[in-house]
Amino acid sequence: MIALERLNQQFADGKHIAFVKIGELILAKIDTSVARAMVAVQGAQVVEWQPAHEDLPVVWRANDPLYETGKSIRGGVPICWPWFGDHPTLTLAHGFVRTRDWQLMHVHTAPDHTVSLHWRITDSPDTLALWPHTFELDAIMHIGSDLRIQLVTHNTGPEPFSITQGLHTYLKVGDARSIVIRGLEATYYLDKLKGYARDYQDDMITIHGAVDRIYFGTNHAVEIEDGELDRLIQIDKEGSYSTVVWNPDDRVPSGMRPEESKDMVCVEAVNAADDTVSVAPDESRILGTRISTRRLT
Ligand SMILES: O=P(O)(O)OC[C@H]1O[C@H](O)[C@H](O)[C@@H](O)[C@@H]1O
Repeated sequence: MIALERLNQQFADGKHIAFVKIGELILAKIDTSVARAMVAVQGAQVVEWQPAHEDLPVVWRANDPLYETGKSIRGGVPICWPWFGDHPTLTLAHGFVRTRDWQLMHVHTAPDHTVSLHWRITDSPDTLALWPHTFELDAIMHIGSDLRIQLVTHNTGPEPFSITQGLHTYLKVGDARSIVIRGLEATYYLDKLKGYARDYQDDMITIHGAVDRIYFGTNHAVEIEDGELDRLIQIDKEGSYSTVVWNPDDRVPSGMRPEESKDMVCVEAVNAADDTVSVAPDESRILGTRISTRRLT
């Protein structure tokens, strides 16, 4: 309880920002005239985001997720770092920062009511045992009528290091099988479901079963056209030359029921596979995403 009281004393404003405990985890609860959101201290993970101009959430999360210490919450925007996907030897997918507590450095409310949260995690004996580099990793998120997240990697050590990483954005759609994903056509991808076979995407993406792909040469915006909810979700990216599209269909991972894959899709700003990022000593590198929506009609 001490951590919860301390966060409330330091950052809650009695109106729009409060800290609550759900299950084993502490979350920041943001409720302003422009958006509602929940962000877990563990992983600095946005778990919910709904701008005021939308009737339904834009960020998807499982209906009844587990809020457990050391386990990533199913949904939201898990931060995958310093590797994206499986590790060659450790059974620790998507790195180690999504299951560790981050420190909240600063909270700011702008005149337009956008709330900015600045989170930080640094190396510890525990992380050095998994990945032998010192670092400072900042997540800066702006929660308003759009959602912007920047992940800033700073190399505090004497040697360069390489990372892969991802802002693993789960998005809510009316029906995954009726959406159209634009912006990734005419690119090559690796198909994880076919042993990472390389293939070419000639047209817009539609979903007819499980999809798990990494698209390369894609640093531009991607759009999800969702006729059922009459909305378009735009995903802008910064510092990301690869994009993951994932819908597990009935091959759902832990924390998700098969029927729950029907109204979600992940379109993720990542640096994955060959799209690695080298960070020289004292250098900083940014991975960013911006999620915004508008009506289709
Ligand atoms: O179950 P998780 O470790 O959270 O990973 C969930 C999913 O993340 C990404 O989208 C990967 O491309 C998928 O292969 C993976 O299944």
